[in-house]
Amino acid sequence: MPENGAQKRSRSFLLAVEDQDFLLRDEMRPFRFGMEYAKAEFALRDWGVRSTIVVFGSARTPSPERAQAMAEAARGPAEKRAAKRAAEQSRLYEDARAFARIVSLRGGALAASGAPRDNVIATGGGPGIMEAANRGASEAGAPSIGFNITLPHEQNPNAWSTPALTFRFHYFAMRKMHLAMRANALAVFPGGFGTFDELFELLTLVQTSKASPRPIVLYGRAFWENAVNFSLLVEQGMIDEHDLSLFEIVDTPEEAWASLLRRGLQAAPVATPQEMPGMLPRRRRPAAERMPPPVPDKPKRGT
Ligand SMILES: Nc1ncnc2c1ncn2[C@@H]1O[C@H](COP(=O)(O)O)[C@@H](O)[C@H]1O
Repeated sequence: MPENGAQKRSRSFLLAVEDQDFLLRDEMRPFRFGMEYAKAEFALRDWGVRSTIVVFGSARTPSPERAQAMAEAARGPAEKRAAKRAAEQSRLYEDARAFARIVSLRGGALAASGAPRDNVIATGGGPGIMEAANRGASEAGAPSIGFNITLPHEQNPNAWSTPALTFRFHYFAMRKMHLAMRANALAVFPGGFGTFDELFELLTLVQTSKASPRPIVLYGRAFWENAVNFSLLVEQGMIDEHDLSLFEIVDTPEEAWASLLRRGLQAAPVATPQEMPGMLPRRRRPAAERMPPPVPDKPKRGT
């Protein structure tokens, strides 16, 4: 039977995308960029994700299991010191996990079938604090998002984000846009360059009114008050006094949740278990299920 027009168009599109050299040409960058936007957008729509609460924080914060393993393996004084620090830092992992559980249970991620999901936990999909937050959401039976990034050193998304909502971006910029665009609120745990970059980008967007105001909590007073001298920025006229009210520093998961509500977060009513057909099994994904389908994310030429 001869092909109709639609079939011909579809076949020539398939030929184009099968041809890696064609897709990877520099001139095709805007289309690759756009496809990264669309891929995540469609999946989030299919899952009814209307809004998110984004958790940022260090990729290096160890889980309690990892800290325990380090303690057991520690021999010399240096290893013992590292194990002690890991045990202290793993408390932040546990706090991020507890916070994500609270958000998922009370925020609206467990919406009844067909209803939009609000305040769904979203992270960078990597290890450390990101893993803790995806894990907490999973333990609440809720979906959660991992906006992961492909990096030159091989790394996989963590095992706890919902597989269909785990994306591997090539473009940092597109990933950041997806992280920001549905965020009802932000919780920022202690971290390094990546965390600071994400926090200050969001603060800049809100400060300049390029993004609407939204509740932001910085988790861990001892860390944030030492890491950033916000008062100096005011004293030196680098920011206005009222810019300090763009965020609040908190010290417990419950305090973080209360701060978000006080600052205007709308939490959806809690569904009863019978109303939660969206509830997901609580389990760590086996390795074979962890990798999302490949996207054309490794252009050889340029970025
Ligand atoms: N390995 C990573 N996978 C995904 N996202 C990552 C990874 N490393 C950093 N990020 C992003 O940046 C912050 C954490 O950076 P730190 O320098 O460790 O603070 C995290 O929120 C991710 O979105």
